[in-house]
Amino acid sequence: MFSRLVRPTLVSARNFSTSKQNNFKVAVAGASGGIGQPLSLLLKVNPLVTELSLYDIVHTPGVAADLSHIETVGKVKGYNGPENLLEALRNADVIIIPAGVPRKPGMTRDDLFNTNAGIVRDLAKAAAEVAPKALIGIITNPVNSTVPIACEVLKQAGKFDPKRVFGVTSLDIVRANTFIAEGKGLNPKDVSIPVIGGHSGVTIIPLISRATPSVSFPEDQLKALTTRIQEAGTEVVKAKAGAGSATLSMAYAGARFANSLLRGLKGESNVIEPAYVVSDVTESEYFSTPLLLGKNGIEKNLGLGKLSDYEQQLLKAAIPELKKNIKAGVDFAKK
Ligand SMILES: NC(=O)c1ccc[n+]([C@@H]2O[C@H](COP(=O)([O-])OP(=O)(O)OC[C@H]3O[C@@H](n4cnc5c(N)ncnc54)[C@H](O)[C@@H]3O)[C@@H](O)[C@H]2O)c1
Ligand SMILES: O=C(O)C[C@H](O)C(=O)O
Repeated sequence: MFSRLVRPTLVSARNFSTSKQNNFKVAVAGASGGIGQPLSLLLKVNPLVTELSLYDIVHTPGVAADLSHIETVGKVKGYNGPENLLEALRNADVIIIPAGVPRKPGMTRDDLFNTNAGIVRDLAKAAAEVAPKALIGIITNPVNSTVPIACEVLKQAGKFDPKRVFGVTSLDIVRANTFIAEGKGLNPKDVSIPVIGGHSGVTIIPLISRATPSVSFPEDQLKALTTRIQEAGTEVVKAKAGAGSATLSMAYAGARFANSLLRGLKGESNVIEPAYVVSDVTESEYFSTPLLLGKNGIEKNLGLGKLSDYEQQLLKAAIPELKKNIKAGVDFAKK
């Protein structure tokens, strides 16, 4: 699975040293859940992960014991319950957060806010205390609001670095690549579609005009594909019929994202991954665009690029929704 994830490499300096770091502590918060378990499995088989710290409020001893038998270098430790949270996150290089409740049919991602906002706030507080340099990837929905919550909490603790906090939107790209490849009879591994904006409904903006390889569709098909990418999460929620939302494809996307962060930390060049971050490329204070990753997280925001007229319309529709979602997160954190 890592063939898509591993791209050309070149070493650059970290702390004025040319040595490459190949050993990283990765913590997963929410490790016993539907995403957490398969994500932890994929991280256990990533050779860059030498310490895998599994935190949850339930079942981590079992998940950790199980994963620890896999014949890869990463040492697995399980931490159960809030009294063990600080130890779980201590000095982590990367923290991935899939903790929180998923949707059931009929719910929007915003309906998860009341439960998940407090979970992300508490995890961000702990990260600020014991892993202030960690790169933090937030999967927990509603991502458009949970990322601003984490950023505000880190600001309050005096530990905020906008280059180190990410909302994980990789699944939107994974889906866009898959659906466009299916539509054109291509191998998905050869297809790359930028998806920008946020992670819910109209805030998800696929840039099919910038597909690699270049593709074109009649207007009705282009609109149908765009809607399918925007509503793909709901497609899974409906199919799971009350048993949750995307877990396996999200674990794949989360592992792809974490691997990109680690490759950047390691000093590889040209590591590009999109994520929802503090941004000044639009009127929205947070926005997902492709990012160049490096030893300190975001090295460069690669921005919007050129949009078609249709994509400009999608952007216009996304901004008010993003602003509303961001305000809800900021207000919650400031309460
Ligand atoms: N960003 C994305 O693209 C994306 C994709 C899919 C799902 N999600 C979101 O990811 C989240 C998790 O989904 P899931 O299917 O794994 O849910 P799940 O219910 O299967 O697992 C969630 C896990 O979080 C744990 N948890 C709850 N409170 C916690 C706390 N305070 N600290 C640590 N762990 C805690 C639970 O015990 C559980 O093990 C949901 O909010 C879902 O909407 C996001
Ligand atoms: O749709 C959901 O609620 C989960 C996730 O955000 C997804 O896109 O699959």
